[in-house]
Amino acid sequence: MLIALLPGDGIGPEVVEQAVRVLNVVTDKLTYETAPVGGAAYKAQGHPLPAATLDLAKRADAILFGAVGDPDCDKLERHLRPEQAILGLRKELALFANLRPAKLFPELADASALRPEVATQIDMVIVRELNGDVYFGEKGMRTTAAGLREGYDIMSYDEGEVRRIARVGFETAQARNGKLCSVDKANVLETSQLWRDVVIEMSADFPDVELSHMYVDNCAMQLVRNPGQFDVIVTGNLFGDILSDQASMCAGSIGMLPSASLDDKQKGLYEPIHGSAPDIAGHGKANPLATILSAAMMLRYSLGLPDEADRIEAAVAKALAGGARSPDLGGTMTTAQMGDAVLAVL
Ligand SMILES: NC(=O)C1=CN([C@@H]2O[C@H](COP(=O)(O)OP(=O)(O)OC[C@H]3O[C@@H](n4cnc5c(N)ncnc54)[C@H](O)[C@@H]3O)[C@@H](O)[C@H]2O)C=CC1
Ligand SMILES: CC(C)CC(=O)C(=O)O
Ligand SMILES: [Mg+2]
Repeated sequence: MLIALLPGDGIGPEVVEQAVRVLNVVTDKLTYETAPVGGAAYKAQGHPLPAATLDLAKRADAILFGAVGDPDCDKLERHLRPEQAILGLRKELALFANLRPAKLFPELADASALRPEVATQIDMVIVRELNGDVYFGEKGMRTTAAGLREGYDIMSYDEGEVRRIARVGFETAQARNGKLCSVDKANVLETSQLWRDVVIEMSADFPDVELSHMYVDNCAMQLVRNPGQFDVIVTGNLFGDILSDQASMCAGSIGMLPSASLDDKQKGLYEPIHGSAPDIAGHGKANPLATILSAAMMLRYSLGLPDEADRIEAAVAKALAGGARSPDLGGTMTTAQMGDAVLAVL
């Protein structure tokens, strides 16, 4: 099976390298092709998502992605910025369902931003819509009648887009504890009012799922106050982006949260939820566990290798139990040493 390796920028290549080491221990069924993406691709080839990179992503059975983002590129025109590459991949491959599991490994209760007795309750999946919302709506700069510069990004969802992500939310809840919380801002936004109406309509098809609704501002607060109340959250692109970064810190570190971005079949792009972390890039300080856990999700969701996925997740837990700690977890181990710790268990 062919894996497209898209390491990207900053810490992306550092963490992807460790994930590949781990994959190679648990299976010999994978072959890899690497392609540039993001700022690295812009610098080498003049575009953040070159045609050959997109072609590889389309041809591959699954994609393992690091991160994109490069301060050198911040002033480029929007379509040339590194972040356009990940948005482009998500759209071109119709990866509309982003699963972001947030689970505290019990050994990390001390690393959580929450009190240990609260932190240990965290075990949820955030199902984030990934093809719509403000990231993909009409956007631009214009001048107001008063001569002021005005930026705008249109937020919109049609009911088909809501329905297909809500279905993933309901089915994810069915496969877990049967509890789904839909997060929106229906008290203010038309988009959210439609979102809520459609989710309620769909709930008739899922009588075994206990559905609740929450405004996103309250959800941000509840994630810190009482995260144990959540099992599956389904939400839009922007809210899911923000809430998952917050959930990661409740679960110990942003360096711990993996993700799967899926289409309606088996195709998937797998990446840590974090970015390219330019502040620590090149210093061996990045925690590779989010990417290693993303590789495990890839084995499970796209490649039909669930036992190998289990082995990786168990090895991460055991490495943590054995004291493996990168700086974000309060330790001193380097990126490669964290990879070594997982390999040693395997
Ligand atoms: N999917 C992607 O490729 C994403 C790309 N980005 C891009 O990444 C660049 C940096 O963005 P930021 O807002 O700084 O977010 P970030 O997630 O890269 O970093 C935020 C903070 O978390 C730390 N951090 C992140 N990952 C870590 C890891 N594995 N181990 C230890 N510490 C870690 C960083 O050092 C930084 O202090 C920007 O260009 C942004 O657009 C941001 C999020 C997602
Ligand atoms: C870099 C952005 C396009 C998205 C982001 O922050 C994310 O997907 O987590
Ligand atoms: Mg994000």
